[in-house]
Amino acid sequence: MTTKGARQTQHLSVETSFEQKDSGHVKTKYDFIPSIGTHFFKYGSTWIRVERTREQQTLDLHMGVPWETVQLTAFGRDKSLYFRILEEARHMALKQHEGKTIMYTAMGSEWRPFGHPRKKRPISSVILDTGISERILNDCQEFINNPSWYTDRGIPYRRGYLLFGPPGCGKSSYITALAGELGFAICVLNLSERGLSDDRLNHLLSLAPQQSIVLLEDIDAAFVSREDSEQQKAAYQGLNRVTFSGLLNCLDGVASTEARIVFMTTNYVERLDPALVRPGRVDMKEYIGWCSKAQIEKMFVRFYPGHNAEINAKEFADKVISENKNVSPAQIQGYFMFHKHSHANDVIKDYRTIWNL
Ligand SMILES: Nc1ncnc2c1ncn2[C@@H]1O[C@H](COP(=O)(O)OP(=O)(O)OP(=O)(O)O)[C@@H](O)[C@H]1O
Repeated sequence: MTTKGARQTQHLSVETSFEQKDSGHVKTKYDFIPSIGTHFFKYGSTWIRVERTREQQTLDLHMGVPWETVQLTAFGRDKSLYFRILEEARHMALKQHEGKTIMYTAMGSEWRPFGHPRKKRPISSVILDTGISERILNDCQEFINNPSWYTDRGIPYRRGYLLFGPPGCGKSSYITALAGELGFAICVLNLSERGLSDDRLNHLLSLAPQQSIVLLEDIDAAFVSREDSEQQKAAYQGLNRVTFSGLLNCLDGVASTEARIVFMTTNYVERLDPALVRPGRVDMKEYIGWCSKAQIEKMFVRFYPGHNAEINAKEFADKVISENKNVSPAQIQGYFMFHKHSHANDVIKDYRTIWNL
């Protein structure tokens, strides 16, 4: 079996199979990823030769690493052996990501994992106003669990969501937590990125990894608006940028047999063109706004659980709301972090300083 032109990320899975030594399934002399050259290991009762070679002339332009070939050779006619090795490797690789959320970012025309997979954020830790979290989660689950409803009716199997509202109210945090809850990865795409053309966007959207949420953040910031000056427009001339019509087409074109979920976020919903948010492109819109009394209470109880938590939370929330000033969950969180070791009574007493932090 040869994995030709396999890049670092792809043959990781083959390499992980060597580590099975410890589990007793695969007996191999390797404790680590085999170095360049020829090696042997025993898989069940079969000896396998591994040849790992590195191309001298070609580099993966995105990662800057040389392309490599890993060739496994064994005596006999049993080809299923190789499939078993790959399948085991796949399982092990997936296991490594259990309980974690993988973030992808666009590199060239491909999606690449960005940083290490993150520990899933519990969805209950993002406190939205009553019912919003459940509504979005139920809608996503309904969508994921009913592909035939779409195919039977000839409707593209995709769903678009728009979360809008002021900064620091939990849009990004909620989407990350939701991905964790659904067992999906997140593909983050910045539409304002220079060099992102309509073609590249189209390519990326249609090739997003299976079981992932595509996240287009600050969707309003991506386009030079009609009111912008000629000078500003000129500054962008000649640069590859996503056009508005290009984005509309890409969103329409994102059809796949896999559930395709696109989330968009904005602080300025009023700046969005109605064409972008029409049903089919955006199927569900939710306002994620300033803290309500119920949200403040829940956040308080989360941070200061224990005796009298609910009574204290109510008192605190009443005071904050009575000020009649907007407050975001990020501000409340910042205030609670400042009072990490304070007694609940002091947290309640000092509440006015929330707006000074
Ligand atoms: N509803 C919430 N519940 C719990 N924590 C929250 C909530 N909203 C915000 N936070 C906290 O505030 C910080 C910022 O939140 P987040 O980035 O999700 O806000 P956002 O609405 O996406 O902001 P922006 O519009 O600026 O991107 C995070 O650390 C998050 O934990």
